[in-house]
Amino acid sequence: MENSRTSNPRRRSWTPSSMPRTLWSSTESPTKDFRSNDDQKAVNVQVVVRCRPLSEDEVRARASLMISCDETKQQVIASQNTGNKQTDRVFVFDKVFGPTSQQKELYDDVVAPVISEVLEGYSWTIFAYGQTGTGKTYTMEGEGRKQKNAGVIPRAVQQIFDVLESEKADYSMKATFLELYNEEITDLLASDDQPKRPLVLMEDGKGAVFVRGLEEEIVCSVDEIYAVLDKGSSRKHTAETLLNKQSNRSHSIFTITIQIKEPNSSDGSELIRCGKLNLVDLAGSENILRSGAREVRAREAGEINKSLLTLGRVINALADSSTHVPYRDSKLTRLLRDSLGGKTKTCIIATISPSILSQEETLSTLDYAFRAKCIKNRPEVNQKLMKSTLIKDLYSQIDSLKQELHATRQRNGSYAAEDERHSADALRKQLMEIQELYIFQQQLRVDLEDKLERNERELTTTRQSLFNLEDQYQQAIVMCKDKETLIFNLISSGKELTKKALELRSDLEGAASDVSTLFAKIEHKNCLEDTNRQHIQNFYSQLVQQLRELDNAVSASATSQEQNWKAIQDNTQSFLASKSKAIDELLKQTEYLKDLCASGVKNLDVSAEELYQNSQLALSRLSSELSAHSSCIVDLVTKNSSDADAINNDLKSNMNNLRSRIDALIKLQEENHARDYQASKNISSSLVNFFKTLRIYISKLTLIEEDSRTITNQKLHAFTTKFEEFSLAEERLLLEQMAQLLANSSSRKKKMATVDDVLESASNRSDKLNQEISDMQSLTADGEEEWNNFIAKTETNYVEDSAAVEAGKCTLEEGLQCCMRKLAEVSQQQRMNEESLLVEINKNFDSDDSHIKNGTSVNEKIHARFSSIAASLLEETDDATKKLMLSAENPLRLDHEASEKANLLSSRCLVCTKETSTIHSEQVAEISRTARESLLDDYLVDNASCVSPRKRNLVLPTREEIECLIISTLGDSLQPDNAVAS
Ligand SMILES: Nc1ncnc2c1ncn2[C@@H]1O[C@H](COP(=O)(O)OP(=O)(O)OP(=O)(O)O)[C@@H](O)[C@H]1O
Repeated sequence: MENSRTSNPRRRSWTPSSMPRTLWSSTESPTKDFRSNDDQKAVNVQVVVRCRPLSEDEVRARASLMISCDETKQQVIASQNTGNKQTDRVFVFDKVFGPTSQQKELYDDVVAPVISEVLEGYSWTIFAYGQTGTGKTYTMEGEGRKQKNAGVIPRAVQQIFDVLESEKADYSMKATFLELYNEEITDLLASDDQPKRPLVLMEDGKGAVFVRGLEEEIVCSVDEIYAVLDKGSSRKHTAETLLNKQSNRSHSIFTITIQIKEPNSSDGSELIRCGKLNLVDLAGSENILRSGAREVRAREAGEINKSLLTLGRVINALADSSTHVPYRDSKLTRLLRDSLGGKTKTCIIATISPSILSQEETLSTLDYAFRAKCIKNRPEVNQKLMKSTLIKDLYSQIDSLKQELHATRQRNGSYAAEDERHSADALRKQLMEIQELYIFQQQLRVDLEDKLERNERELTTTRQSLFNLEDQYQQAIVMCKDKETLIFNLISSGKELTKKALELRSDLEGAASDVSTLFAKIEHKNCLEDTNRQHIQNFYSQLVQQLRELDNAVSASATSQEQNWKAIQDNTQSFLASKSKAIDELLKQTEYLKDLCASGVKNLDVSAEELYQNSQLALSRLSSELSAHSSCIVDLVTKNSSDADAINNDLKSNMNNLRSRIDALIKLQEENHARDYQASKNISSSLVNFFKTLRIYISKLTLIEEDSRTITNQKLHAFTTKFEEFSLAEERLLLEQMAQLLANSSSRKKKMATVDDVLESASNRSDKLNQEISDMQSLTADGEEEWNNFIAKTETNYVEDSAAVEAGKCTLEEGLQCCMRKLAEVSQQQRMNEESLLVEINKNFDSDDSHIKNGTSVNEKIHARFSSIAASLLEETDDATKKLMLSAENPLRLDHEASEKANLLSSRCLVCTKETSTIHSEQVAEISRTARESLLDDYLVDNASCVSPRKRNLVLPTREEIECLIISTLGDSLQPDNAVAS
């Protein structure tokens, strides 16, 4: 078979432009409508059940049976175990095929009659429905073509060709094969050189669904159709699951369209009869857990279950005669729309497993199949076409194709590359199709709006007339009820009368029989007295008279009764006639209204569907826009959050930096403080030492002073005593030694030198003391200098620390300002983003305002949060800086105070020392001076008082001599060092 589209003249793409719509339309054809009244009758969907034998796996698992099939009663009995109870559910179908049934049986019983109807011009759909692995494909396709296991499709194809050939019919046949996989329609017969793309499902505005671009393969023989089947089947999506080794993962529809030329009609026109057969092999519903489907398989199973669920809902809605049938919820139900409640006849083959393992699925299948029995289709014989019309259609199509080709060639130049031309052709075609579709949609919309308006108007008037009719109907009902009571009363009185008359008659009859018995007795005896005879005759005549009267009364009452009856009958008949007339009228009006309503509802349905489609489109557009907006918002929010994160991170890192700097600063401060503390401690200890030394010196000096005073006192006392003794002795010796004194003046001069030595040693001691004091002064000066150095160092440290703190503060402030700047930038950016987003969103979708407001409020909240964090950070940093400053200032202040105190102390010490030393030296000098002077004065006084009486004989010693004497007498006792040593 040739694959190329151009090289195969028999193949044709089924697009709206090329589709012979007249083939399916009931209004467009110029030919007469061949529908008979019978055709318009509703027929139920035919439902047959086929139960397969237990599979090898089920046998291996020793699964028990839960299904038994009664083929004669067409029943399927499903046994259910609920708790310990076994309940049987019985389902009755059009046909039932048990596990032992053969392919041929099913075909002959179910499909063969269908094929006959297809060849008569009907459209039929046969579809297999059931759980996965229950034999749908086995039933539809079978195993092998010409063997006993061949399924419905090959047998049907064979039968069609057999019939056509046996009838020597003039026919043409086309086949399409499509697959619905994951809600996408693909052409299983598409040429290999064409890209595999999903096809679009469309409606032609009259409710008919068609697949745009689905290729029709023209077939002329059984082998060709088998080749087409093989090609399509090999492309179907199948996979192995736990429940089926070759499980269909898609729904497939194989369609055969047959056009048969009818024998020439009386007017000589050639008519074409058209039959159509859709053979549907549905993918099986499956329990994902049981089939073990994973990933792709699970998604497939999900899609399969979804579309089958919609099919189930459509079946339910149709079975319940619901006004809304959810055909549009899946492509499968849209494709099968005409077969479920439409004009196509339908046969459902429900396949089940007998095993208890599939109990739930089997019961569900049986329930659906049972409900599907209630679906009613209104099949119509497809319109017959005039051959001339068909040929005209084809010619016009060829012409338009030629024109297209010519136009394309002219536009592209005949030398354009073949590929380019092809793609340009395809593009142009698509464009034209889209344009056509657009115009068609526009037209449809306008039409629909018109229709809707008209329908609304009609509906209002219909409603009004319906109300009137309802009123009339109510009145008629009331009248009917009145008349019914009247009739009932009449009938009951008539019945009463008849009853009484009958009783009377029976009494009379009894009496007559008595009389006749009497007569018989009289005659029989024949010997009764003559007197009595007369009497009896009288009695008899009386009786006869009475009887006659009674008869008359009865006949009168019967006549009156008859008259009554007649009157009643007349009344009833006239009433019934009027009533039936009124009812007829009502029925007619109701029928008319019903039709009106049905057409109105249909139109409304169509409009609603269109509106639904439009709204779906709008909804999808809106939802896509919404999703775009929401993704945009999500992006923004993500961006914002990432910005916020970045800022957070920045802040955190800045904080960390600040913290580490503060830590370093604190460490530095601590070190400085430790250092200062150590220095202060050192200085304090040296000061303490210094003061200790001072105190020792002072105590030493005090001791020296006391000692020297005591010694001086003792010596003075000793001197006084000695001097008195000496004076007395000298008074005695003075005279004797006067001469010797004079003679020894030179030696006394020497003794005067010793006094000088004493003075010299005293001055030496005082020098030493001065030296000590100067040492102490220098020590104090050193201490002062050291203290000043310490203060200077501390001040430098303080300045350095302040500078470091200042630098830290500056860095902190810089970091914070940087953060603030970043924050401001981010918020600015954010605000810009928000504004741009706001503009965009306002432009596109007003309802997103709330989202944006939310976003803005969130951003503002974030911004406010950031600002508060920044403010608190600033505050914290300020606090920390202040604390640092305070903690830095405190030790310095303390140090300063300590140094001031130390200074004060040292200065006081110095003053004290100076004072002490001055006092000491002055005291010493004073003591020595006083001692010397008093000694001298005493001496001089004594000398004067002693000497005066003998002044002429004595040579008085000079002042210098006396001083020398004193010093020599006092000796070394005036030496401070000696005093200390002692
Ligand atoms: N009536 C039957 N008699 C004998 N074997 C059968 C019968 N029905 C089904 N089988 C066997 O059961 C197995 C599964 O059948 P089939 O592939 O037709 O199931 P299915 O319903 O099409 O499954 P899926 O929905 O997964 O495609 C096949 O091996 C087939 O040969």
